[in-house]
Amino acid sequence: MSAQFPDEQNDDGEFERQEDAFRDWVSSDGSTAYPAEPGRYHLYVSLACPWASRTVIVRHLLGLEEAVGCTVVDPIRDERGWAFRDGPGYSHDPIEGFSFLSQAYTTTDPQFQGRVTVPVLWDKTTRRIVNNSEDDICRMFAEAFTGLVAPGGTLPDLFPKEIEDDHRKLAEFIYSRVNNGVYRAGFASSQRAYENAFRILFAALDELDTRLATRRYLFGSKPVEADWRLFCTLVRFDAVYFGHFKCNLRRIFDYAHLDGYLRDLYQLPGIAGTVNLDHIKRHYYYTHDDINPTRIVPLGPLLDFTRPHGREKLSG
Ligand SMILES: N[C@@H](CCC(=O)N[C@@H](CS)C(=O)NCC(=O)O)C(=O)O
Repeated sequence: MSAQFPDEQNDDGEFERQEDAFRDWVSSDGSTAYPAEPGRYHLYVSLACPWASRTVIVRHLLGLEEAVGCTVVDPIRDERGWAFRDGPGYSHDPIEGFSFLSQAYTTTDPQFQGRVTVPVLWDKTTRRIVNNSEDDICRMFAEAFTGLVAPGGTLPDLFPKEIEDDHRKLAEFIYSRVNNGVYRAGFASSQRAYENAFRILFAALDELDTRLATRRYLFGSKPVEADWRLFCTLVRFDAVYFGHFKCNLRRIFDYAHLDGYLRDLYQLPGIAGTVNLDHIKRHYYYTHDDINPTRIVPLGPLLDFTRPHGREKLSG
């Protein structure tokens, strides 16, 4: 039996995600080769992808839509990898005219051998990938790019200094057990690896549900980066991870607090526009043909993220 990404499986059938290949840094103080300049950098993303979606959300929250362009790939990925085509919610590449995202990787490094992933932060000036780690890109947007925003409203503080350590720990917990946890269940190639990932995932969701019983967001009254990290998995959960990745102990809909929390975040200004359930469902069910060989995309479930969430009363 073959695994979805055979090079990223260990002998116990566990999915071990590859490291991000490009980790250069954009700065606003001249300390790196990539200065923050409006219009210079471009994001290549898939709206199906939870990692890429986080960069799209952070770009929106920090008001960077004018300063940093963005192109969405076709959600259907075949053996040639992510492709630029015109379709509903995705388009050809207006920057370099690439047909495939792999061209951005080989233009940057002709020897690149790894798996081509989104998101990519592309530098139009040097014509290379600066960074393909969503954590780094979100951090750079918050640290180096904020000077590029037109003066006006106040920007959210997504990485508050006063909770730095606890925030980092919780973000790591969410990454390993929830964001990557669903992949560890879905891409497991042994029963034992699947069951182990499944248990860790649902124990983490139970813990987060309890945490959110008394606080509106993970750290109180305002969402921070970790909330958006969690959101990107929760919003895909009932439509994809529950069935396709066999994460089916409970739906998010069944949780007393995570359910309203998900809707609360979804209903914040501009967020619904970053969520494309058509791209999400078609990508996972069609692209992972080791898991879903018929490539049939389910029609359900019915999801309504616009229902009242009732969490305003939890102020902190
Ligand atoms: N950079 C992310 C991973 C990004 C990633 O894996 N993106 C997926 C989409 S969700 C991708 O591009 N996969 C390429 C493929 O499916 O071949 C991380 O380190 O966790």
